[in-house]
Amino acid sequence: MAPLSDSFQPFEYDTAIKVLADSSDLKAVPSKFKFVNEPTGLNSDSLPIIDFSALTANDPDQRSKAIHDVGKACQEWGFFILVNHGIPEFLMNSLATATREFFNLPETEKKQYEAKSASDPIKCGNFNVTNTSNQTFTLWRDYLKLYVHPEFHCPLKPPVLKEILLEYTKRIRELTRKLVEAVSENLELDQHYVDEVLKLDSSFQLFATNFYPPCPEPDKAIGLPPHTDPGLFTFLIHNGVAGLQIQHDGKWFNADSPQNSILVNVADQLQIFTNGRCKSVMHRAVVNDERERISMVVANGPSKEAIMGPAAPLVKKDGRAIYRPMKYIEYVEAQLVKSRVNGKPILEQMMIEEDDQVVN
Ligand SMILES: O=C(O)CCC(=O)C(=O)O
Ligand SMILES: [Fe+2]
Repeated sequence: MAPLSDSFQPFEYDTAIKVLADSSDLKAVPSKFKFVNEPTGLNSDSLPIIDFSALTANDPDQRSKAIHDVGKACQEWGFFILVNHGIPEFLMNSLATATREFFNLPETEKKQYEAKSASDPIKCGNFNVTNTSNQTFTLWRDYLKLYVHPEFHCPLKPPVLKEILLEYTKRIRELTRKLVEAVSENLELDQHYVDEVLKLDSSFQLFATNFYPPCPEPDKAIGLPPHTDPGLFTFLIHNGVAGLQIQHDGKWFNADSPQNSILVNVADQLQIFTNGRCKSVMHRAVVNDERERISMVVANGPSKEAIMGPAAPLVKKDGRAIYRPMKYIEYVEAQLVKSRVNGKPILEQMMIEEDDQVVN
């Protein structure tokens, strides 16, 4: 790891890591990427599985069981495997092919989207991180991040990407709405109240795709260090190569997905809104030495303008708010430049200690 210099920049478009991994038979991780970690995860057969079709079922018993299951998964794991979600498999496969085509474009084509600041609606490149001792390293991945709703931004190439993303992200917004309704119903929150606060019609949605080339020493580099996501729910699919791990009871678990399922995790604003009931799960992406991996991620937030604090009826029930409110877009952009690993996460910085309560 290199020491932190005054010119430290989280965003970078250097020799894209893909070129580096493609161009030679790389035997060791170059020093710039060095991050020593233990990438092994545990397997669990008790990861929650949610059957989406039961949530929309006409049978009230089936529906209320599904609502209860969603609530439980969000509170116990902050994570579940979504099946029978209704998104056609060919759409998910087309998205995987189109993102692969994007990463295969010539470097000059991709470099035009090099990120300059967190608020750029299209960002592409590599990401540098610092640890608490101010040493820096680069993540073992190339990424493309797009703001896709309420305004839609997308690179021009490959031309099919736009149409596929428009359709896929619209369907993900529909699923998000149903899941938010399920969580609200489970916590006995009034849907009108929830709609008014979250303004999901203009929900701020981010698409990210991550390309992780095979890595010669998977314990000396990391795709994405442990973090939580901004938003309400994050939806993740990948190209069939595992690598996502979630933290549960202090241990790392492999979050492998059955064919055609979607991995869903609770994100920070759902934890804040539910006054800590739902858990924004800590997760990371580890790399492997055999196969390239591509993940396609949609982070679904409330509206950019939503002031996100704990829901008033829950605060009343609990006697206090655990989090300070903050405008959603400000939270997202603070999170996007967050380039310190092992530092205090933003979510934690937003916590109100019990002694800090304002007494009226
Ligand atoms: O690629 C993965 O498995 C994790 C991606 C992720 O956590 C993210 O993009 O926020
Ligand atoms: Fe994430």
